[in-house]
Amino acid sequence: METLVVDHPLVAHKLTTLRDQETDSPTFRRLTDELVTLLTYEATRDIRITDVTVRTPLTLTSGVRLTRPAPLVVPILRAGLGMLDGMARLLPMAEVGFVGMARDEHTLQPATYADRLPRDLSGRQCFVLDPMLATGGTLAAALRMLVERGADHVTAICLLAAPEGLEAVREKLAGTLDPEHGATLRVVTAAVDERLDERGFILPGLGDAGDRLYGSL
Ligand SMILES: O=P(O)(O)OC[C@H]1O[C@H](OP(=O)(O)OP(=O)(O)O)[C@H](O)[C@@H]1O
Ligand SMILES: O=c1cc[nH]c(=O)[nH]1
Ligand SMILES: [Mg+2]
Repeated sequence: METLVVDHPLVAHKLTTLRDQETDSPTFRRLTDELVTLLTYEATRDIRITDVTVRTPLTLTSGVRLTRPAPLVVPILRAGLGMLDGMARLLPMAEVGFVGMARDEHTLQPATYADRLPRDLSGRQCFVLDPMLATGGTLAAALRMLVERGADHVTAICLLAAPEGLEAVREKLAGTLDPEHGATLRVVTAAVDERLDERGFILPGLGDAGDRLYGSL
């Protein structure tokens, strides 16, 4: 599983403000939206395209269009919803499937409470949106749901990832990562942070992304 850290001063600038505990919720939402658009630009570098011919006002020329079926974007509720508009801005033709998962704060295990995904994902490029890849339990469970339905090319876009979580996702999905027979899985993120704390939070991190976007429940 490849990890791409998007190294760009605008990404670093926006991420720094997201980390700041003084950043209020409206600003946090706006910056998340902007950051996701920048990450999407990199995450879609190998999006499938088809050659086409187009008629300009002067002549015929060759170009490309996104291949059908359209990509599927999957925000993981709740916090992933804060990333949807920033991605849809660049991929307005994408279809959207939803997965709801909440991590138990004691066991750190994810529980799935919503599944609104197409039954058959064969031949479909998928993009999973979740701001935080902490222990990796949530992302691994979501990736497994997609791969079990036939997805063979999945890119996860995260604002932050922990090294332990990246390793855990790699281990949990080891059987599906064989490039000859399995799915291609990638993580695109603005930063890989230092480590997890004893409560499974990313350090230095930005706190609880869902709470900062939508308020504590
Ligand atoms: O890598 P993990 O250890 O599984 O943790 C990451 C998950 O935790 C957060 O969601 P949370 O469970 O807080 O739900 P929320 O989005 O509703 O706040 C975050 O948005 C990820 O989905
Ligand atoms: O640091 C973390 C870990 C899990 N979920 C979050 O929102 N933040
Ligand atoms: Mg949360």
